[in-house]
Amino acid sequence: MNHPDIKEVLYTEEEIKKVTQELGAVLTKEYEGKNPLVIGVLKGAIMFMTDLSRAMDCDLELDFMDVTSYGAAIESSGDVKILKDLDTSVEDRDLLIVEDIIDTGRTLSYLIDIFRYRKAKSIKIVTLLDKKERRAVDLEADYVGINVPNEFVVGYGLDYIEKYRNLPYIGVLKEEIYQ
Ligand SMILES: O=P(O)(O)OC[C@H]1O[C@H](OP(=O)(O)OP(=O)(O)O)[C@H](O)[C@@H]1O
Ligand code: HPA
Ligand SMILES: [Mg+2]
Repeated sequence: MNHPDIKEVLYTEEEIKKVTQELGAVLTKEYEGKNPLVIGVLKGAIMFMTDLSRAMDCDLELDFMDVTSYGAAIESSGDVKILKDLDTSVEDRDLLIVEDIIDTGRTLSYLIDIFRYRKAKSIKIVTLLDKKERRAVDLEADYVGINVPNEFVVGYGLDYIEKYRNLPYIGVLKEEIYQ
């Protein structure tokens, strides 16, 4: 049974799994022998990060950064804040940033500036979902799982006011929930 607040399921658990395995295979080839630092952007990326890293058959290290720009809104404020920084130095490391979704692009553009300043060797982005229509800054992911339509989606890590992250599928929320 789908959650009663969900209007429509866009991607099932099986579809997400397939896309993740495909990305994992590509990234295994890309990062073989490089011991990348795989950086999950909390909290949205948690589900994708744990599944994607297990689909990467090469040595790697995991770290997390917690940033937020949305608060309780469905629109990015553009004011990105670091709530938790990395434990690891990025200097001279190959970085793979893992995101659940790119929307305006502001969160990642902020992170990339920080990692460049901290002298990372290389920086690449993998995102499960890309909502290209909403881009407000010039930012492209290196690896995209699924291009999503311009709708507010939840599930598989994605929330609305911290809810729905645990849904195993990705769906569109009924308008009456956030209006
Ligand atoms: O491209 P943008 O417009 O910056 O939006 C994308 C970001 O917004 C969401 O995170 P959020 O800040 O809501 O925090 P969360 O990951 O804890 O849900 C999402 O997980 C991305 O990190
Ligand atoms: O569509 C979305 N859903 C949940 N969180 C988000 N953060 C940016 N876009 C979204
Ligand atoms: Mg996030």
